[in-house]
Amino acid sequence: MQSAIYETWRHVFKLDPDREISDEVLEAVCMSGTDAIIVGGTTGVTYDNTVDLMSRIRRYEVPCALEVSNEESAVPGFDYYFIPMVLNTDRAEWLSGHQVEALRKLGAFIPWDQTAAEGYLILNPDAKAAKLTGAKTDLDAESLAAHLYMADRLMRLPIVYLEYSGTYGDMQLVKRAGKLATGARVFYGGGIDSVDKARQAAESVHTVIVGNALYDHRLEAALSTVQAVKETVCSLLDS
Ligand SMILES: CC(C)=CCC/C(C)=C/CC/C(C)=C/CC/C(C)=C/CC/C(C)=C/CC/C(C)=C/CC/C(C)=C/COP(=O)(O)OP(=O)(O)O
Ligand SMILES: O=P(O)(O)OC[C@@H](O)CO
Ligand SMILES: [Mg+2]
Repeated sequence: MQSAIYETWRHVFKLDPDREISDEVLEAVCMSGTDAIIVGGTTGVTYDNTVDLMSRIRRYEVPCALEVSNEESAVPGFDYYFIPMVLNTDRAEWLSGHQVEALRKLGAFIPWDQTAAEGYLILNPDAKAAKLTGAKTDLDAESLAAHLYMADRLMRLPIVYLEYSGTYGDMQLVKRAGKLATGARVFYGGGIDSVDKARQAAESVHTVIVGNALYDHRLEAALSTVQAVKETVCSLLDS
């Protein structure tokens, strides 16, 4: 079976269609040496702002994926599509309800060999995504392990996303969780704005995702994470 393109990604920048980014900053991001750009956000993502951002990124050669957060913004033309499913919520609509609704309309048109589910574990209570979905963010090590077993072993999801969006996570917890994945790629995102934080995360997960630091005057620091991640050996890759 052919492997999916995201399986080689170590570093990714996430760009939010609902936030402004200048041409200069976009160029720096796309030419940074990152492995890919993911386009995604929790709120305010529309067809128009997604097409606009995609076409601007398309001036560059960097692979570009869409993380679909609502069915209106499912725009054709990306290299890859990620469908989030929130695993640590009791609100079933965020695990499968909205996704099934979207599939009723779009299922027949989806490029399935370019599409993968992401099992989201949202761990920062202040993240927009946590508030929207009612995520139970206060998971201790045992509960997080149980969610990992469910995502990786029972559901056999291709990706588990440890999401701390807006804050740097508990790296001990992340490391322990990452080690439990046997088939899933482990993505980590949240609060990475320095070489040290990037290195620590890169040791523990397959793919490190950097978002907010690009927007709030930490551009140089955000760009420095690319090399930091790529130079770091991931403890999961030899297992
Ligand atoms: C040809 C063609 C039409 C191509 C496209 C086909 C395609 C792939 C269609 C997809 C169809 C489909 C199944 C869509 C599902 C849509 C849907 C409603 C999914 C639910 C997603 C979900 C669980 C959303 C909840 C929020 C969440 C987990 C978002 C993920 C992104 C995220 C966390 C971003 C960070 O958010 P941000 O806004 O930056 O937040 P901070 O301010 O806290 O940083
Ligand atoms: O924005 P930050 O905190 O870098 O998090 C990145 C990403 O995980 C957001 O979905
Ligand atoms: Mg964000």
